[in-house]
Amino acid sequence: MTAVDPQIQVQELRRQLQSLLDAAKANERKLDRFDALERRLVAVGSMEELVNLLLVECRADFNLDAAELWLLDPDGELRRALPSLPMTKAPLLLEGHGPLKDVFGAVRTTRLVGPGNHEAVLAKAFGDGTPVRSAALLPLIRQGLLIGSLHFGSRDAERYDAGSGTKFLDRLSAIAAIAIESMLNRERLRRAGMTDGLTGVHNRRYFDHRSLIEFSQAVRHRYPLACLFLDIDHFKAINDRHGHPAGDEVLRQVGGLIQRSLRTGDLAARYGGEEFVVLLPRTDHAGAREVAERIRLMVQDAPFVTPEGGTLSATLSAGLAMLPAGAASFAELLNAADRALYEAKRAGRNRTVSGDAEVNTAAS
Ligand SMILES: Nc1nc2c(ncn2[C@@H]2O[C@H](COP(=O)(O)OP(=O)(O)OP(=O)(O)O)[C@@H](O)[C@H]2O)c(=O)[nH]1
Repeated sequence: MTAVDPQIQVQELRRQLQSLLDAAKANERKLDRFDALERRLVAVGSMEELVNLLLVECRADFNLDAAELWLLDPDGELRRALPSLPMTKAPLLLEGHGPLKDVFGAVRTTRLVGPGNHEAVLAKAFGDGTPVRSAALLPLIRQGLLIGSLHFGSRDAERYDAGSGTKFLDRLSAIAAIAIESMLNRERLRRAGMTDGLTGVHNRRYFDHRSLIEFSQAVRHRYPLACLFLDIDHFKAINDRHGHPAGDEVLRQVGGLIQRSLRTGDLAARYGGEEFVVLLPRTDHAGAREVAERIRLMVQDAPFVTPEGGTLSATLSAGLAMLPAGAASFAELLNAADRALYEAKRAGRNRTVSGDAEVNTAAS
């Protein structure tokens, strides 16, 4: 047996110590990064900020080649909400659990996949032909339910190997799930606060807020702003004859018809009981009258379905006004549209009357 040179032994020990120190430092840096990310996750103020943090910043900070966020959206709630949010990279919205089952199977814990270790899942998590060679797939679970998943991928086949610990990632997925859920709740509240519960169009509160912005923009940029007041005719009689639930149904369907007749940028709101208000920025008198008539005729021709399955018909009257040149306040426009509506009612209903009283599109 040959004796090992003590100097070589010391060198070897030094090398081992240095590599332990390096590993400890790398772990500390990793911990700091995760720590900073967690702090930011719990402090985000909006859905777009949260998505950006998980998909764009994480990707850069953790030197990833791909990052994906999947969110379950069976009712289409997110599908309706997200397009209005400015996002660099959007999450993938899932109608059902199928894709999550493909990725996680029956397991509800972090999955590390790579060569020789369920590699086929990579194509499911990142799409066919992905350059990702190894990945961490994090299930997002709230109250025992899978609400989505977060996928971090690397071209480096050894970045996420099956033997690595997943403690940091487990913690991150738990915090990300809480942040996502609370952001969805906040978004729901925000939308509920500006939407009329019965008709789904904006409520009066939101209209009062938005109309002032539209008014000042139209004045500043000198473009036309049209206002329509739309009021269902003899609505009291509809309630009396068919019942309040049938009246509600007519309101709901009229709200839907109005909403579908408008362009992006137009604003519709339920102003009061059976009265709707519409603001049409950058629309001249002829254009606004066309919109009012289109809505009026759609309502006139619609068979309104009652909760009992019967049908009834309804009409509405429209008052139209254009923002007067040099108007000092938005109230001037509202009042003019309101007066025009009054005229439309007085003249026999089911018609559009323009505030300048020159245009009177009486129904035939
Ligand atoms: N079903 C239902 N009815 C409502 C709602 N809000 C207000 N109403 C009813 O709408 C009716 C409005 O009646 P009026 O203001 O007399 O107007 P009208 O019968 O439509 O007559 P004109 O506007 O003059 O054509 C009232 O009977 C209210 O009770 C609602 O959310 N649902």
